Amino acid sequence: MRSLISEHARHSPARPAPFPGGETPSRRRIPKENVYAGTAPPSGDPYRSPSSTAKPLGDITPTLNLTLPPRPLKRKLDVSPAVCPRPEAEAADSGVQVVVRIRPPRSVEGEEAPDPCLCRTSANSVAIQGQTFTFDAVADAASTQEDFFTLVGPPLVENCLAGLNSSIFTYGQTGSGKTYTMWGPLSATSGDSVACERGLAPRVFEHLFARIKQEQGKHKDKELIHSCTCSFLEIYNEQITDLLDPMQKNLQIREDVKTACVYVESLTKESVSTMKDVTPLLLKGLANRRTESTSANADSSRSHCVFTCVIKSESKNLEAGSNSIRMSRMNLVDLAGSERQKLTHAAGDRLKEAGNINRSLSALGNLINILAEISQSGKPWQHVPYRNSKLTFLLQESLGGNAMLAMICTVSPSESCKSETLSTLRFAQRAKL
Ligand SMILES: Nc1ncnc2c1ncn2[C@@H]1O[C@H](COP(=O)(O)OP(=O)(O)OP(=O)(O)O)[C@@H](O)[C@H]1O
Repeated sequence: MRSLISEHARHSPARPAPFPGGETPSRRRIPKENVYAGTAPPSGDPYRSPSSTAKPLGDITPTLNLTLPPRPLKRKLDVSPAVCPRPEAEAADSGVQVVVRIRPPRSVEGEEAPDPCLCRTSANSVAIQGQTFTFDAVADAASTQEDFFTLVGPPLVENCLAGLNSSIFTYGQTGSGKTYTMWGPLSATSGDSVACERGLAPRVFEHLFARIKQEQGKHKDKELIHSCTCSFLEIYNEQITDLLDPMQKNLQIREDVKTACVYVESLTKESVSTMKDVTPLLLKGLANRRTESTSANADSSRSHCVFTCVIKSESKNLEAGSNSIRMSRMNLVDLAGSERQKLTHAAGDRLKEAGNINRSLSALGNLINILAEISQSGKPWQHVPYRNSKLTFLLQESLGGNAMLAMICTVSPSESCKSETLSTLRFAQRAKL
C-alpha cells in the first residue's frame, strides 16, 4: 500500500518505493509488469508460467517509450453523495481505502429484531460501546449491492486501466457478508434470480469491459488493444487449489528471479473479453470453492479465494512509430471468515481449518501492522514477513509498494457478535493507518 510505505514514495510514483531492508529491494519497485514498453520482454510476467508459449510482449515493442501511470489517487472513492460521501481530506491521497459494511440483522421468524450493538453515525463512522471508528466510508444495512459497487468498483477499474496493481479484499467475521458482498448469490450471477443481488465481481467486470470499449472509441488513433486474462484460486489449509481446474491441488508459489514477481505455477488462465466469458469462470470457481455448514453460517467459505485478472493494454504512437504496453493486475480477494473457536464449537477438520484461517488472517494483520509502522516511523524494517502465510506471500505486490487496495470490512450488528465486530473494526483501523 503506497500510503503505508512512505510520504516520499507517495509523492514520487515514478521512483521505486524505498524498500524497508530485509528482502530484495527490487520486490518493492513499481512492478515492471505494470507499465513498460521497449525491446525487453517482461520475462517476469507473473501471470505467464515459465513454460508459457505466449509470444513475448517485447516482440511488438520496437522502441523504448516508458509510460508511467498517472496518479489516480484523487479519483478514489469518488461516489455520488446519495451513496456514501467520503471526507475529502481523509481519502484523497491514500493507497488504501477502508470501507465498512454493516449487514442486516438476522431475523428470527416471529421475533422482533433485537437492538443492534453498533450503528452508523455518519457517512464514514460507526459507534459501538461508546467508541467511534472512522473510515473512508461506512455502508449500513440498507445499502444495496449497487450502492456498494458504486463505492469501490469504478475506482478499482480506473486504477487498473491506469496501470496500477489494484485489489479489493473482504475481511470480517464468519457470516458477516463477505461472500455476499464480493460475489453475491450464485443464482444472481447466473441470471436465475434478480440481477440486483449480484456482487462486486460481476459488476466490476461489466464496468471494466464498458470502460475498455469507451477508451478504444476515444483513442481510435492509438489503435488501443486490451487483453484480459483471468485465474481463480483458493488457499485452503495453506494449500493452493486451482478453482478453474480443481484437480490441480497443492500448487506452488514461485518467484521470478529476474523481476522478483510472484506467480502460481501451472495455474489455469483464461482470456476474457465479455461477460459471457467471465460469468462461467465465476460460477465454476465458486462452485468449486470449499464451503461447510458451521454454527455461524450454513454456507461458510473455509478458504481464502483470489480471482485475478491481468489487464494488458497496447497502444501505438503512429507518429513516433512506437508501441507502448501497460499491464496491471486486479485481485478480488474474499478472505475466509475469522471466528472464535470457542464460540463456534469447532472440532475435528473444522477446528484445523479454523486454526489455519485464523493463523493466516493474523499473518495478514501483523503484516499490515508492520507496514503501518514503517509508514508512520519512516524507519526501515529488518524483515517484512510476507512469507509467513501463502496469502501474504502471494499478494505481497498488492499489499506493499505502489499497489492500490480497498479493504472491505463486513460486520454484523448483532449483540452476540459484538466482540468479533470490535475486533474487525480494530483490524480495519490498523489497515487505515
Ligand atoms: N448485506 C447483506 N444483505 C443481505 N443478505 C446478506 C448480507 N450480507 C450477508 N447476507 C446473507 O447472510 C448470509 C451469510 O453471508 P456470507 O456467506 O456472505 O458471509 P461470509 O462473511 O462470507 O461468511 P463465511 O466467512 O463464513 O464464508 C448469506 O445468506 C448472505 O446472503
